[in-house]
Amino acid sequence: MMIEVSQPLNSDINSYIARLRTRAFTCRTRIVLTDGADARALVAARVIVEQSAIRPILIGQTALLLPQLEKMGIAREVDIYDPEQDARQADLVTLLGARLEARGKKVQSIEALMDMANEPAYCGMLLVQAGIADGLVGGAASPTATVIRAGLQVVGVDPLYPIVSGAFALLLKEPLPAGQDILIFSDTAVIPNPTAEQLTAIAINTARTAKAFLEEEPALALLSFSTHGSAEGASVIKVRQALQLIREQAPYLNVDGELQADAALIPTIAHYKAPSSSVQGRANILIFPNLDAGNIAYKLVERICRATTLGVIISGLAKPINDLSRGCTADDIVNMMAVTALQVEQQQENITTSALPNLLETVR
Ligand SMILES: CC(C)(COP(=O)(O)OP(=O)(O)OC[C@H]1O[C@@H](n2cnc3c(N)ncnc32)[C@H](O)[C@@H]1OP(=O)(O)O)[C@@H](O)C(=O)NCCC(=O)NCCS
Ligand SMILES: CC(=O)OP(=O)(O)O
Repeated sequence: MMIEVSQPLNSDINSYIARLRTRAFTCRTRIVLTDGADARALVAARVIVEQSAIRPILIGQTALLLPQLEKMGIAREVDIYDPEQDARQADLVTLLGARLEARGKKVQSIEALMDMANEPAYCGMLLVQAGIADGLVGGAASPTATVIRAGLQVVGVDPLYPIVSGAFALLLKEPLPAGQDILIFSDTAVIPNPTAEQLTAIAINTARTAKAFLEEEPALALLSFSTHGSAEGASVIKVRQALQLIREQAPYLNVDGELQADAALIPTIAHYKAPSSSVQGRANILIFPNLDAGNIAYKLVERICRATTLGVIISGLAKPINDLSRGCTADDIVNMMAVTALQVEQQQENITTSALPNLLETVR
């Protein structure tokens, strides 16, 4: 695959990414890249070992990967996990069997189980579940569904936030009129047609997870083709129900809906269309009514506005697991390894201190 050249960034976004990387690059974590043989993963691994304390683990065939790492001069700093060769694979197969059994899943035969454990997404999740890796970045060369399905089966859901969804942060070249230059879009990756209850979970979880990369207080807009009753329809009713549930379950959040995108993002239009809106055209987290809207919208903004993306940032799994678009650049992989390293550090801090997550402080 051709490696895309990263977009030139504006200075605010440049310094934002520099802050994110500076903080993350001191984390002594082990991050597995499931598509280890992908050319972009190799470039990203080189940046990571040259600039950070993060240790990449590449899944792939040793015979293919080792010569390339040697040529790049980074063979000692990068671990290769070759499921067909590694002595630890037998334990991972046993672990997979136990995880599937615990979920009430039957596997036809030991051969089928071994094949499954050899698949890069499953193998990566097993490395994290077994404690051989601290976090995972998948999806550079495989569809999101493959990554999420393996995550659900092996790592499982976060017991406190058990609905899995995926967000992208869009780093804009030009700020919007109210100053937002980072917008979080969700769900862009997981739930095709969320119910009102799932939309509620997507909004609350995204606001929580966004603390890792949003340097201001979340202001959520539940998007629709209607603004405060200007139109009607089943999806509009769903969005209104979600708004009510979010206000009940997370009264601390600044959230409004249903809003059209212009009323969510542009103060003058909000003033005209939704004068009572608590968000007032200053939304920085956009919650989409379904996956079609969320996935199409993020890709349009990324490609037409030449925005840099951070994602897919997954909420709802029990461990720091994230995904990529297959259209990602090597730089995108580096950034997602940084986000994952911060999540690992945060999770470890939470375990030792039981403190509330506030990754906002860690990227400042
Ligand atoms: C995420 C996805 C892969 C799950 O598919 P699946 O494995 O077929 O899921 P199933 O519906 O069979 O559910 C499997 C299990 O996962 C659970 N699950 C599925 N989606 C979940 C979610 N979003 N959050 C939490 N649990 C979920 C189910 O409850 C089920 O649990 P159980 O085994 O205890 O009953 C599927 O929803 C999907 O393909 N989404 C679209 C992804 C995509 O193509 N994105 C494109 C753009 S990035
Ligand atoms: C998140 C997403 O859309 O991934 P991909 O581009 O790989 O389908």
